[in-house]
Amino acid sequence: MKPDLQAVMESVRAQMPEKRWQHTIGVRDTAIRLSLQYGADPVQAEWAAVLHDVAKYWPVEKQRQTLVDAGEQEPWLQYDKPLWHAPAGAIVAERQYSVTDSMILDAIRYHTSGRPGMTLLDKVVCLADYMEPGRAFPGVDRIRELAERSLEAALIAGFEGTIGQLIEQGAPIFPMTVLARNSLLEELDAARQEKKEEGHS
Ligand SMILES: Nc1ncnc2c1ncn2[C@@H]1O[C@H](COP(=O)(O)OP(=O)(O)O)[C@@H](O)[C@H]1O
Repeated sequence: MKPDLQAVMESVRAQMPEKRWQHTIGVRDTAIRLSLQYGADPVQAEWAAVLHDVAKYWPVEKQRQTLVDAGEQEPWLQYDKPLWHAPAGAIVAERQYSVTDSMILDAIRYHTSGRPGMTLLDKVVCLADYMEPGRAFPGVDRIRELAERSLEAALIAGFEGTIGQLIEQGAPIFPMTVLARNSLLEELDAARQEKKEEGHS
């Protein structure tokens, strides 16, 4: 049966404090706006945004068990706990909320870490999570400014902020975020090169 968004929203809201639900609404609105700006599907963006933090306030042991039971291949569990809710959210979106669209499931799965070769939908959801109106960390205004003209440049700034913070804390870095940044740098470079060649032709 096709899942009903209103029912899913009520269920997700019941699993988190009101403040995190307001963050979720901010991510949804921002993801829809970025989708319209950059040509992603706003319906997919809305679904991914509504579900992206569904597992965030689950007990850590439930998050861990969800990943173990699903036979996760990626080594999330070797890294810090704040990363686990993202793949756990994708698993519950599929199993409990009957989301079958792999684009939506991947956007949920990689919304915190990013990944190399991010899809347009991955980028929109991940960036919306960084810059929704409720976010107030140092550097967020620069990310919002960059997002006016480049999803990739804005995400690079977001990942660099996260990586810098982890380095300052002496915390391990889940390497997928580093690979995500490298991959976005390559994309920007290729786009610049293409523009240059167009200019010459
Ligand atoms: N590559 C990474 N390696 C380790 N921890 C990371 C990495 N990327 C993000 N994190 C952790 O995840 C946290 C992100 O949490 P937060 O933004 O609150 O979650 P959400 O993305 O669900 O809103 C960061 O503060 C950091 O502690």
